[in-house]
Amino acid sequence: MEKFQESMYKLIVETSTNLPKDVRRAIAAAKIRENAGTRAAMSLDTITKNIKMADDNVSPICQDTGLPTFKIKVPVNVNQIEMKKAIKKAVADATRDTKLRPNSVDSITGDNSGDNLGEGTPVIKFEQWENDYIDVRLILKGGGCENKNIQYSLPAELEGLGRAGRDLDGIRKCIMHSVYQAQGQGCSAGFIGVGIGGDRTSGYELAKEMLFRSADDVNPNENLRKLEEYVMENANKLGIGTMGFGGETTLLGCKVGVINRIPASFFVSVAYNCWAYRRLGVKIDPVSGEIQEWLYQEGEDVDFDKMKEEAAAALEEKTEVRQVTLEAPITEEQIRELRVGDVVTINGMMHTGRDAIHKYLTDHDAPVDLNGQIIYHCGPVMAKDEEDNWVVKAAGPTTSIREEPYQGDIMKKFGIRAVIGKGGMGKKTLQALGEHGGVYLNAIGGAAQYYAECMQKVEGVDLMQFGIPEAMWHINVKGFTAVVTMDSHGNSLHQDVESSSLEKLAQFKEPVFK
Ligand SMILES: O=C(O)C[C@H](O)C(=O)O
Ligand code: SF4
Repeated sequence: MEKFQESMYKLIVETSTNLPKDVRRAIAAAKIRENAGTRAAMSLDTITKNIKMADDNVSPICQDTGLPTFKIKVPVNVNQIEMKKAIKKAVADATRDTKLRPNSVDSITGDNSGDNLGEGTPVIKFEQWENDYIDVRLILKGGGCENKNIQYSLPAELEGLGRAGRDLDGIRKCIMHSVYQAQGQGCSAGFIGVGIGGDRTSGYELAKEMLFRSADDVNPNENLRKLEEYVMENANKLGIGTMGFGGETTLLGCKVGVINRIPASFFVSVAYNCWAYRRLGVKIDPVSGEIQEWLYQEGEDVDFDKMKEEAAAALEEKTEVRQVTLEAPITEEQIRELRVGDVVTINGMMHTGRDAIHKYLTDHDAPVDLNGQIIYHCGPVMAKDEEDNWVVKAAGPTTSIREEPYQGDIMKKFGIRAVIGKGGMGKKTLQALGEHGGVYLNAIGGAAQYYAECMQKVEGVDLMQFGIPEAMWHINVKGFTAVVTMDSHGNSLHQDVESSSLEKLAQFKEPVFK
């Protein structure tokens, strides 16, 4: 097993930087369904460009490389303790080499371990089997989509759908609801794994297990096959679309599994995964530890470059969006001119700030003058170059709604004019944008390479005690593009999509599976 650690390192790098073929095909199919020139089509264009860049740069597709989770099947005589040690070493090495973001945080103190190792991280699960090779699967599932997992206990009363009973039709309603409640916040279009039955733990385990199925397999269980097909056809009628911008594709895959339950419990557990569906697998030789075969790589590859040219040509024909360029410091007048739907290009300075910073700023001064400035909800992957300067390796937006309790107050307190993030924010922020003269810009979640390329220089960093993802980075950008989805006139695209999708959800109230 001399080569096992090296094999695990390769698996981690490949999983973080190279999206598997089955996932690429699902994204390509979604792209074909969207009409050129729409926000959904433009977002998918950025997504596919980003996938290609990550591959070329051997850098993370998304800056949130998640909670690395390994599922391993081993022949009986293999030493699992040694394997665990090798995996942990490979994880630390991949973190040092910026293929993984340091993501392991002490839950009480907030301290980042810096190498992705810590109590409970990474997750490594073994199972014995009677085959003569080792099967290792890895998933890097980020926090934004993990937060959109949901577990139902049947019978239940569901928004838009009414009663969901303890039967196949009740399960159908739960799955439809799970897609609705995620909106664009888990970086839709997404994939869902569903676990029917079990207890609260084994139900979620099964849901996550389903995410290891190939995106284009067919369920051998007839009832579940029908259910999967039904969900794929109908969830896309909810109109949530890529990043919740509205559009034809909301769901890229649905895989359902079932296990027994005890009489009193009936759980339906749903694991939501963003489009940046980073999961791979390898077959390993149990003597040398070398990779024998890569999994999820069968079938045709997708030429995103060719698709991009076609999309660009179609876009030239119909550019109806208003384009505005902004550079901080921004005035209130400039903000009041912006409307939902405008595409904003940013040059100059922006400052990152996510959970720790927002909490900190409520009762501390800002380390730099934020008047007229732009805050970017982002936890980047950073590296030092040979001259000891920081460089941005991956820097897509994080889910903004987590800052909802703080955002409006902080904008007013410091005079911040624009915040960039993803998934939108709520009523409190919308009201503050109106009162203060502020705007919310939605960037494309997961497009970490695409945005990192706009980041020309890291001018400085403050509050490093919160760790790399949570620190406040001061970055000079060029050509950073995002869409106005909440403006200072009370308009919110997120609110609109949420209410229209709820209306559409109600169309699925009547029983389908009797
Ligand atoms: O932590 C991040 O950078 C992003 C997170 O995965 C999210 O989707 O909000
Ligand atoms: S930012 Fe989006 S794409 Fe990245 S891990 Fe979070 S949910 Fe996934």
